[in-house]
Amino acid sequence: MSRQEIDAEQRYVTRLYRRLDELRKEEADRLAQALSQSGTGHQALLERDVTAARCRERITRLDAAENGLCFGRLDMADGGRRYVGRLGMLDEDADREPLLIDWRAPAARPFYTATGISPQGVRRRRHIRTGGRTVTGVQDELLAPDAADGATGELTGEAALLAALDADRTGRMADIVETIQAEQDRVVRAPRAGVLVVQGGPGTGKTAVALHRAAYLLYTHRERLERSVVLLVGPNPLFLRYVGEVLPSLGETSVLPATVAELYPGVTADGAEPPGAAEVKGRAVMAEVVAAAVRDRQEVPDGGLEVVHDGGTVRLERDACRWARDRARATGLPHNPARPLFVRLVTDLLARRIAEQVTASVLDGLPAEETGGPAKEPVVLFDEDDVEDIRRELREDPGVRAAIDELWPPLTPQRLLTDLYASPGRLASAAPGLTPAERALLLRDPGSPWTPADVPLLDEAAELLGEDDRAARAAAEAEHRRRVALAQEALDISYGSRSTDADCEEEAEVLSAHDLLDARRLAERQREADHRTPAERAAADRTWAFGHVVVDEAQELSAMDWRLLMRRCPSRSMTLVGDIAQTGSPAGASSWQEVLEPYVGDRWRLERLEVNYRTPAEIAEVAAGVPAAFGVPCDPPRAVRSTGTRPWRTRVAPGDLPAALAALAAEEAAAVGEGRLGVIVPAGRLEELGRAVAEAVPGAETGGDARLESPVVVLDPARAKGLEFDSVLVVEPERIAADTPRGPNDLYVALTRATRRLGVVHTGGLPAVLAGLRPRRRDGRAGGRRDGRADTGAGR
Ligand SMILES: Nc1ncnc2c1ncn2[C@@H]1O[C@H](COP(=O)(O)OP(=O)(O)OP(=O)(O)O)[C@@H](O)[C@H]1O
Repeated sequence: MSRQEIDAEQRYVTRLYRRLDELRKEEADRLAQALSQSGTGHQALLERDVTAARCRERITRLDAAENGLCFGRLDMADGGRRYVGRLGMLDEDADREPLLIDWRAPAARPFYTATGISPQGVRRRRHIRTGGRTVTGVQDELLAPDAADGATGELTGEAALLAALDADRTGRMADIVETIQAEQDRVVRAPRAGVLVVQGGPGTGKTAVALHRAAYLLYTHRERLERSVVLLVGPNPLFLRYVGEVLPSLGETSVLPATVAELYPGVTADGAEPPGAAEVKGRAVMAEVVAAAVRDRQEVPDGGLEVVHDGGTVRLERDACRWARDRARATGLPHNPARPLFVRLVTDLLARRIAEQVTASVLDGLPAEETGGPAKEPVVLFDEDDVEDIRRELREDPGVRAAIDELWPPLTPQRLLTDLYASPGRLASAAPGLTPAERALLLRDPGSPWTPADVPLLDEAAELLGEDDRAARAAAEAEHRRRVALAQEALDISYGSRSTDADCEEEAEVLSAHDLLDARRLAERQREADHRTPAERAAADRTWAFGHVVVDEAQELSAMDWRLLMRRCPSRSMTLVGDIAQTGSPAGASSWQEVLEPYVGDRWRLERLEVNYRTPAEIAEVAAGVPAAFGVPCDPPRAVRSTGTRPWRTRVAPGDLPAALAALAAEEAAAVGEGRLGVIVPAGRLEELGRAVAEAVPGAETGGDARLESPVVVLDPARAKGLEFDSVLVVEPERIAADTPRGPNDLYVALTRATRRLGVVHTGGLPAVLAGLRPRRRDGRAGGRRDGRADTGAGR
């Protein structure tokens, strides 16, 4: 590209940055002005907060656009020209003509989808590379069908794409806004409504697409989604950290990233449990188990209810207790809100029973002619007021309250599950469909930490138990009355200190608070504003209805996880991305239809991604054999590039594994230079092998708390899900495949994490599909380029 072309682009890009700076300054001024507003009323404070929040959001978006502000240009066949970048900007000096088009705007779409065969009015597509604010290069594609050097292949902006794929990994996922491919763009811009499933093999860009779709939806439906928030669900905190910078780098903050385990506010579910227990807890039948556990707490004792009150014993027989329970259940209310009715009915029955007993005993002591008879009215010793007095006494009697609580106790979800897990009897009653061995997996001591698989059960219980919020409402009302009283006091003081000097007309003219406000309004104005962002409020609210839910690695979720997520998204506006062939969790999905059927029937759309951008052909070919060898249905994606570096294997003596692995890790870390190395080991050997590697490679880290920016990270397959590294060492593949019922999928995941180089280290046997790997040469080389960089253009 000629120097003049680059200079011309530099002039334009400089102008864009000038405009960006102006917009930033305008927004900063607007923010300063909003914050300096002197109004003190509730309304004024609210308006100030809203304006300030909007300004901050816009400043965040402007700041996020700093890197790679403009990355493309479309020259249209009609002579028009469009610059495409991270946000839209208008030219204030030229009739608000677009200076830069946001990548998400419809006018930018041909940048991603125009081809030689379908040029969409585009003559030339130009990729503009920048470093900071400096243009460092441009690449053109001509889109006329007959153009030599034209864009007739399936890739858009091929050179820019391959450069991005071949770059060193940093431990954090980057956005792909400059090189989104046509098949991905179709998913990114799909309509918001309904459930969209994106199925694609490893490395097809599902995560990238899901995140860019969230950014697209926030841009297109900003008003609605910024208020209601987009929920982004990932399989574990490590993964969420890995992808955590993508949306902020696109200027989007109204997103709540969370694992399902984090979606029950107030509970930290970081306990561990055997995979078998998690699998049982994830089954759909657990919804019935929780419901049965709640019903079991609404008891009708065989012998009825017996209470001691005021020195005497009162009994309610079984039928009376059942009648009260059935009446309370018939309200259709959840357990806790229905409880007051049950308590009232039982108290009432008890009060009447006492009245009857007292009457009977009094009558027993009277002569027969005074106790009524066929010709006389029955003797009535208690009128309704007397019965009400007894009811009140019963309510105030702690012994009676405790006895009624036994029959229908106030319950929190935590209490319900703790009691259930602690009692073989309760479990047998609530879960007759589970085998004794499965029930035994659920048994545990009270006080044990909550696990991720408990969270959907707690959520289920919360729905069925509900909250008796009378106390909370009463407290809120009392607080309001307290504020009004305080406000009244303030107004009285203001009134008391008013000017009483009849001669001082000027002062008498001045209006004081007491002239303008009554106490109720003043109290209202002083109410504390909620300064949390919508995402923060959503995080703290179990009943929040998200505007859109994106689920990554969706195949990992259990049936119970899905019930929780569907509750969080009543609109069913969802994007679910995953790969059935990568399901690792024993409770995870085997078919999308099975997962979605209970919620949307067959009203969901499927998109497939078929190009593998991550793993080069040499690695993809080896990995693709794994699902097939283990009978897992799979349609492996086509690798987009080839590096010429073939994966290798090496066998070491069992006792030498830690030391040998440490040495290999050190060599691989050196081979990838500034890139990253992932070492994926069987879960049971994580600590031991992680320690060995850390001793040999400075900065190496292990497990779920590892910093992904570290040069070397040692992980088990479950934690490696969704991540990628320049080079990967897979250790003991046979054991990984055998470790869990879905071990073969775990092995498939492990083998597909590398962008450049793959080595397999084993002590014993090797799955047959890996037996054909080239042995590692003594000099550490396995053929091909040492660094594993792509031979651009090959392998397609
Ligand atoms: N259009 C693109 N331009 C540049 N890089 C891309 C593009 N599409 C995908 N990639 C890169 O390919 C790699 C794989 O993408 P991603 O992690 O989204 O795949 P995935 O389908 O979620 O994989 P897996 O299922 O294995 O976790 C990432 O580094 C991503 O940035």
